[in-house]
Amino acid sequence: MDGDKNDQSTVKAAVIGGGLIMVGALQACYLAKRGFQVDLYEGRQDIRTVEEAKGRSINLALSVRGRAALHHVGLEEEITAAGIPMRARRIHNRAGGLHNQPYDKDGQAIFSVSRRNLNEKLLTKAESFPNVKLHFQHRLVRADLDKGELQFTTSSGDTVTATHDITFGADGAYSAMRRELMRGNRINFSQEYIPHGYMELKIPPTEDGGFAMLPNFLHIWPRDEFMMIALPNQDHTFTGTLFVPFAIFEKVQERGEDGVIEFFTKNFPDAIPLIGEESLKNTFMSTKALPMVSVKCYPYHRKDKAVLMGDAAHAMVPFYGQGMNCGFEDCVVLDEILNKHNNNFKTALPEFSQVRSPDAQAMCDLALYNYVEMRHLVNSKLFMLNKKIDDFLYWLLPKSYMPLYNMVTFSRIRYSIVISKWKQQKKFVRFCLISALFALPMIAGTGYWQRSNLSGHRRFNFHWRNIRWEKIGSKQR
Ligand SMILES: Cc1cc2nc3c(=O)[nH]c(=O)nc-3n(C[C@H](O)[C@H](O)[C@H](O)COP(=O)(O)OP(=O)(O)OC[C@H]3O[C@@H](n4cnc5c(N)ncnc54)[C@H](O)[C@@H]3O)c2cc1C
Ligand SMILES: Cc1cnn(-c2ccc(OCc3ccccc3)c(C(=O)O)c2)c1-c1ccc(Cl)c(F)c1
Repeated sequence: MDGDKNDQSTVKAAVIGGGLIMVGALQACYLAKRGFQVDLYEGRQDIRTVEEAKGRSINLALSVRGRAALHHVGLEEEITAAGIPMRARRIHNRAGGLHNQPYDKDGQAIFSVSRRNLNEKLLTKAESFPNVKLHFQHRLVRADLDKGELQFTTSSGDTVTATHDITFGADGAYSAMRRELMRGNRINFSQEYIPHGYMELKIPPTEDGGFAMLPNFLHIWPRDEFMMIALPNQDHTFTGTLFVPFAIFEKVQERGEDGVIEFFTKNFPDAIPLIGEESLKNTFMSTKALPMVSVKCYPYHRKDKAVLMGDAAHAMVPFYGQGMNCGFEDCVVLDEILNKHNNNFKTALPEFSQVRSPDAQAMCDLALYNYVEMRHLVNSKLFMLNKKIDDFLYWLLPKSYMPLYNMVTFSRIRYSIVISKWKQQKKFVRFCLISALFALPMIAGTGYWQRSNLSGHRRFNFHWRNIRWEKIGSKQR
């Protein structure tokens, strides 16, 4: 089907999934801007009408890639204004010490945004287009993609069928669209569950209603095989996310409330007063840790009839805070390709699969790499040393060295190029270190020889600059 520029208003597009998060809702906006007739089908209720959206993280880190996608539909300023900028990481060490490090020498920030607020704004934006229709509590159960026939079950248990020229599957990591796409097509698919689970813990405001910790930071508690992070919310709370192997979650829960306190006293002592002992025990004992899965598939499309986006195409573990940013960037990449192909899906969709999958898969791999890497930084000093080396090289060689995290988070360099640049940089750093190791003895030898001829001896002291820790027990966390 050639949706060429002239008759695009007759193109009927279906988007599956646009609730809990927003790749589908955002894609509906992109298609509406192209003039297509868009039907957005979401299995859940309209999040704008329900009190509390269950599951998934309450807030997320929005960075450059996601912001660029939102900018295209005029939502970047509104969303970032409602978010909280996190300009630095704040590392909490086991003894309660704290260490800050800015993310970017130019003060760029990642934004802690409310999942609900983001979703509400995107659904309202999509609804504002006259050529978009939202259908909630429509769960896709079957699809004949060659005919464009989609079958949904509704909240009343009825079956509804709809026919569309093209279907965009943004229905998440456990995608029904991907299942239907794989039926009778040669689609490569892999998924990997990691042994860790995650649990959210709320850090309430202080008694006077302020933030319990400094707000403009991404708070990180790196603890070898455990990790915890906390992102600020507009209501002066923080949403903490605890990452622990399921086996240990279960062991601690088996030990009951005392086991919870023992675990936190040993690993995250400063978090106990922040969360509150009672709330910590209640949440930990009443919450089931949730799984994290990495999903890859290829290709993402079926002829000119269907294409996957977001987690449906490439779910990743959340150790880089890029899943949503990557899904949002899918919308930008597909939009650019549709422009290039003048809305001709027959040629545009294969190019989207070909261009986007190496980048999305690179990000899936980086997120898994981070998951492993962060656990090997057995303590916070090592975590910070790693970052200080990165920052020093970035300061020394700004044109040729950019830390991996900055390339991922503060640039739109294709993820696959980020990996190749990172590998080149690592080789360069290794070369410099080895050269320095060889040169050092010669420099030292020469220096010693010179000094041995100097009147009097000045000791040449070389101090590793100790990582400065704020005084333990300082008021603000
Ligand atoms: C703990 C955690 C922390 C995270 N933190 C970050 C972060 O800081 N930054 C970041 O960028 N990303 C983060 N992510 C990743 C991010 O949540 C996902 O990448 C993002 O939600 C993917 O959006 P999506 O629209 O592709 O899929 P989803 O968010 O899964 O949305 C899919 C939608 O489709 C609907 N649906 C599913 N099946 C059907 C069906 N059969 N019919 C109709 N509708 C259906 C669902 O109800 C849902 O509304 C995090 C993830 C986790 C688990
Ligand atoms: C939600 C979100 C947004 N960004 N990041 C993030 C991720 C990784 C980072 O460094 C990894 C590294 C540090 C040191 C060496 C290698 C890698 C940093 C950083 O540099 O501050 C920030 C996260 C996040 C998500 C989950 C966990 Cl568990 C976590 F800790 C942070």
